[in-house]
Amino acid sequence: MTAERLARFRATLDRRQPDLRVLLDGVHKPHNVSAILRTCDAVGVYQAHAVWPGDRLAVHRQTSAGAGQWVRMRTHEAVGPAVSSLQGEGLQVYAAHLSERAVDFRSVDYTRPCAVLMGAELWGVSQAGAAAADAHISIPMAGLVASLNVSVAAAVILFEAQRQRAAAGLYDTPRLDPETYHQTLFEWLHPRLAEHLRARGKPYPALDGDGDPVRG
Ligand SMILES: C[S@@+](CC[C@H](N)C(=O)[O-])C[C@H]1O[C@@H](n2cnc3c(N)ncnc32)[C@H](O)[C@@H]1O
Repeated sequence: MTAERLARFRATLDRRQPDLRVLLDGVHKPHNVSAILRTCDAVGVYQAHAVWPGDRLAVHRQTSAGAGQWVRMRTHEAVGPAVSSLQGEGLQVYAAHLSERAVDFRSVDYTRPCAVLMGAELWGVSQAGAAAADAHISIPMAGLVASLNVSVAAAVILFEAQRQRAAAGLYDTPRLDPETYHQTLFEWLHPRLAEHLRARGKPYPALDGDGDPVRG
């Protein structure tokens, strides 16, 4: 284990934002999902969500530069229950949706616990997603093309969230609870051992100062 690798993992986890999420409403192209996860990693999103019934969501390795590994992804069968579950955790859900009720994306407060709902490439945010969201936000468009690529729109919005959160000091102290922090650090440092222990229902041991598991 190199000290540098451990320090980088710790510095990353120190800035993860458990209450800034992304919810993908039927976004299905692997290169878009991957590009969004890469932005999530850069902004410090700890967990992303995707409405994706059935199979595992495909992530495009080259576009994500491995970000799929560092951002937790939870899939949901339908958008309604996904939005309700986020709201149940106390998050505001902002749908990136060019509707009549949409407000400028810079006018909402991303320092509150919140999730940004992104719509599918062809048909946008679903009716159920739009109805369930707490607010609609839009990025002003002054050209001839009606909308941005979904991964570009996600990046624009998430970096506004990052700007507001940095100004509010939300990156200055670790925000993950200690158990989640330890579990994630353990999985990043020792992915195979973590998988082995999970499969046997065993807890992860403590880590020593070098990031090595403490033998019990
Ligand atoms: C290519 S757009 C979908 C366009 C689709 N034809 C529609 O009517 O919504 C894919 C997603 O990117 C996001 N998006 C793209 N441009 C946006 C903008 N200017 N403001 C807010 N969200 C945008 C939205 O979440 C949208 O559902």
